[in-house]
Amino acid sequence: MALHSIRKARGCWSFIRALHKGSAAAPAPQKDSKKRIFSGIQPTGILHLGNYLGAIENWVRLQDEYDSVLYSIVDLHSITVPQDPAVLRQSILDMTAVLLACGINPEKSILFQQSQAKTTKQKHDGTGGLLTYPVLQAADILLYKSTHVPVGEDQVQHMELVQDLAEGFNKKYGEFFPVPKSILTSMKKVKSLRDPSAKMSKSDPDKLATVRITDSPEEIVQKFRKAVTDFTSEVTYDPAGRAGVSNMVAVHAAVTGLSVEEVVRRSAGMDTAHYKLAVADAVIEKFAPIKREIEKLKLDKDHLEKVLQIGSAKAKELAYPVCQEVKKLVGFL
Ligand SMILES: Nc1ncnc2c1ncn2[C@@H]1O[C@H](COP(=O)(O)OC(=O)[C@@H](N)Cc2c[nH]c3ccccc23)[C@@H](O)[C@H]1O
Repeated sequence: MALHSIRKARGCWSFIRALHKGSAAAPAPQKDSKKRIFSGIQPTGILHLGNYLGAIENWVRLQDEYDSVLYSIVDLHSITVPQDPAVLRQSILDMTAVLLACGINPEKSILFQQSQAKTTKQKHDGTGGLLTYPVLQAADILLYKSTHVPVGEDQVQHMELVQDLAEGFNKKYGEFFPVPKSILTSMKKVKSLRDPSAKMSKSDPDKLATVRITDSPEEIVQKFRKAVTDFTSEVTYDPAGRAGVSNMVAVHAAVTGLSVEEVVRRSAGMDTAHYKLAVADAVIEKFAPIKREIEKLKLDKDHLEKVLQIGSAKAKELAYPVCQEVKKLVGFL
């Protein structure tokens, strides 16, 4: 493996990053108190580069921009396929550790386990809905009268259903639910490293397609080295014509905090074989502190359980009055 070119690239990209970030502290953002952010992630499988760049990094940023923010580990959604109970239980705690290590801060957002924040009564009211994945997702979002939902592109169809359901309810019972909007980023669809026409996915049978947050540096280098590109050796950004290389450029820009143009400009003269190593190195560097934090957090199971308990209690408290108001509007109360 070209360790030495990795080191060289690491020095170069660290320098670029330092230049880009500057040293002055950013002013504290003004929070928007009328809006409510909600999003969710399944606990099964290991968080990958697509989840991280398409959603989680955005979740972390939004904690500072909004007053009311909820993030749910959607265990109810994960049982649409068979799950071993002991493995599922562990996956929920592992995902908690991963989200905290990525920067989700329980002081700024409510991090909770979906199944623990649904009240017993609600389960009876929603029997039909709970059986249908997109309807359950709509219930998640509307239960908190959420206004904005940060997600990747694959969730947009589900969001359209949520919007239809909110509008339908409002038409029948009067303006009640805000019609929630998706928040997408430029990384809304991180592509598979083996098939740049497909999204990177937890369940891809080709292990080289998906870069997981817990992969070793050697695994990350191997995956980028084997990434499907094309026969042109130059590094350019042309998502329609050169999907593979462009996906790497976009990932590179996202993990270094540079613009796509700047990444391309700085890669002039590098062929794609070497460029793959530079991107791998930037990803390794981005994930390294998160990986260390995950390992630390996983040792403290009590802390992880407590975070979820506190979060679930807070989420329940927000859901209860909405649920009561819906019942009144519908005529149950
Ligand atoms: N290759 C990719 N590129 C960019 N973004 C991606 C990529 N792969 C995944 N994502 C995003 O990661 C988040 C979590 O994915 P899940 O599959 O667990 O996400 C899911 O399975 C949801 N149905 C969970 C859910 C349940 N209830 C909700 C309410 C609001 C929002 C989300 C939910 C998502 O934002 C997803 O879009």
